[in-house]
Amino acid sequence: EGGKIRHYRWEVKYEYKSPDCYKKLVISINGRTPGPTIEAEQNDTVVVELKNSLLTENVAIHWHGIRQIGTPWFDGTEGVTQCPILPGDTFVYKFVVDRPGTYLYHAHYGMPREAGLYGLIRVALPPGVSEPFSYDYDRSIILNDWYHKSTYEQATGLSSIPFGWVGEPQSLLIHGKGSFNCSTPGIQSGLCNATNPECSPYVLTVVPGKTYRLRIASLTALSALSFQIEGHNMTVVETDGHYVEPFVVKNLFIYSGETYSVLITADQDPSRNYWAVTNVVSRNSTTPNGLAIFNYYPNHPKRSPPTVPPAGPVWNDVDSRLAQSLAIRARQGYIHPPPQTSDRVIVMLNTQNRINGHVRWSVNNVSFNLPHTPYLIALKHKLGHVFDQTPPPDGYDFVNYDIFIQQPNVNATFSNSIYRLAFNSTVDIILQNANTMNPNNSETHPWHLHGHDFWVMGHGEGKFDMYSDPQKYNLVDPIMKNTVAVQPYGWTAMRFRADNPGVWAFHCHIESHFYMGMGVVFEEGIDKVGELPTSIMGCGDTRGGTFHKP
Ligand SMILES: O=C1O[C@H]([C@@H](O)CO)C(O)=C1O
Repeated sequence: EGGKIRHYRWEVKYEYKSPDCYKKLVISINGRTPGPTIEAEQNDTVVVELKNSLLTENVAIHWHGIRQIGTPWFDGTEGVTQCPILPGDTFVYKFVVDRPGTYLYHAHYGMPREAGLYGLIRVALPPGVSEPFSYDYDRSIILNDWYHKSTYEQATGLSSIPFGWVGEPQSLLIHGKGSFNCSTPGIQSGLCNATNPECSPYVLTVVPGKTYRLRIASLTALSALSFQIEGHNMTVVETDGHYVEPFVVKNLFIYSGETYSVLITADQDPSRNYWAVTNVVSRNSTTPNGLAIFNYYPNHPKRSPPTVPPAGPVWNDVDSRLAQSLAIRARQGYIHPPPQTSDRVIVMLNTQNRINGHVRWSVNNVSFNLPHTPYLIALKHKLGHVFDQTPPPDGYDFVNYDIFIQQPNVNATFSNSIYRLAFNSTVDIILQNANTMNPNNSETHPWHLHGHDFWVMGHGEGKFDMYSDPQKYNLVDPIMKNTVAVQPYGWTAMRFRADNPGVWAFHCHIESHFYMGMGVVFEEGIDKVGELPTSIMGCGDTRGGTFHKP
C-alpha cells in the first residue's frame, strides 16, 4: 500500500557561518546547517531534488539507516552506488522510508560532511499505530564536533608525507551551535565574535511535569561523546530505528552515526534552567565541552543555569561505555530473532598502518580506496576490470598477531576489492580492535553498514576467541542497529542477512578514518538488481552511456 510523496528541493552551497562564533566556510542546504529535517510517515516516498551549487566540488548524499530496498542506486555513496553529482547539476533521489525511527543524512564524497552537510530523517508511525512508550512532546538534536580548518586542508594533510593529522576539534556543537573561546591566543580579530547570535547556546524549552522524547543523533567527524542533562535521568527507548528494552542512564554514550531516543521528564526544580552537556570520551581530548540550555518554561530561555556544568565521565572509562553497549537489548514484543547460526564468518582486524610512507587504516592489513567507476554500475554492466579482482581476506593471522602491541611490521597494501556474499546467506562480522602505531594506544571505531540492519551479537575485551566467545552471543534478544562501536583493544560481533540486492559500504564512521582506508564493500544478489537509472552514471568507464567491455 502506497504512502504519501514527500517532496524536497534542496540547494547545496558554500556560505560563511559562525556556528561556534568563529567565522568559516560551511556547506549548507537551503542556507542551513544542520540541513532541513525530513519528516515522513512509514512507507512514504521521499523525493529530494538536489541542486549542487558548489562552484567546483562534487557531492553525493547518503540516507543513513534507510535500507534502500529495491533502490540500491539511491544510497548516495559516491564510488559505490553512484557517480558524484557535478557542480551545477541537479540529481533526484527517490526512496521509500519503510520503517519508523530516527535516521540521518549526510554527504558521502570526500569529507564535506564535517563542513556541515548533514541532517535528520524522522519517520513516524502511520496514524492509529502507537509506540510502546508514551510522551508529551517529541524533539530532536544532532550532536557534532567542529573544526576551523577546511576539509581540503584536513584531507591534504591526511594524504601527505609527513602525515598531517587533523587533531582534536575546536568545539562541540549541539544542534549546530557551539561556543569557541574568541580570546584564544592567535585568533585573528574579526573572525570570532562571542556575541554573534548564530552561536548563542541551543535552547530546549520544556514545560514542568511533561515527558519529552528526545531523539539524539551523532554526526561527529572524530569524537565519541557522552551526553547528559544536569540533574535528569534519561530512559533509553530506541536506537537506529529499533525499540530498546528500556533502561535508565545519567549520561548517554553516543558514537558517530548512531541515533537514540530517550525519555526525559521535566521533574526537577522548575524555578531555574539546567545545562545539557556533551563531552569527548575515548580520546584524551582538549576540546571544550558542548553546552546547551535545558530551559524550564517560563524561565527566560537565555538565563544561564546557576550551577557549574557537570563534567561528564572521564575519557578513558572504557568499562562504562562497554556496560552501556551490553545493556542495549531489543524491546520485549519487538524482538527480531536472529538466525541461530551463520554461513560465513569474517574477522576484521582494525589497524593503523603505513603504505609507501603514508599513514593509513586497514582491515586485515588491506587499506581501502574507492574506484572511480562505482561498483554497482561496474558489476551490473560487467565492467569487471575497474576494481581489483582478488577478494580481500576473511581474517588475519590469529595465532601470531598480538593485538596489544605496536605491530613489528606496519606495512599494508591498498585495494578496492570487494567481499562477494552469497545471496540470502547469514554473515557474521567480528570487528577486532588492536593497538595503533602509537605505543599503548587503541581507539574507538564506530562501524556503519549501508543497506542493512545487523544484530549485535556481543561485545568483549581483548582478542576474540573463535571457540569460546561465540558461546556468549545473545541469541535471544539482540538489538538491531546500523552503526556499532568497537572499543579499544576489544571486539564486537554482528550478524546480518545478505538479503538486499546491491553493493553496500561498511566503514568506520570517523570521517578521517574512512578517508584513510578504513572500510570495505559487500556485494550480494547483483543479478537481482533492476535496471539502473542513467542519472547515477557519467564518470569513469560509465561516461557517455557507452560501456567499454574489457
Ligand atoms: O588516524 C589517526 O592518526 C592520529 C594519530 O594516530 C597519529 O599519530 C590519530 O589519533 C588518529 O585517529
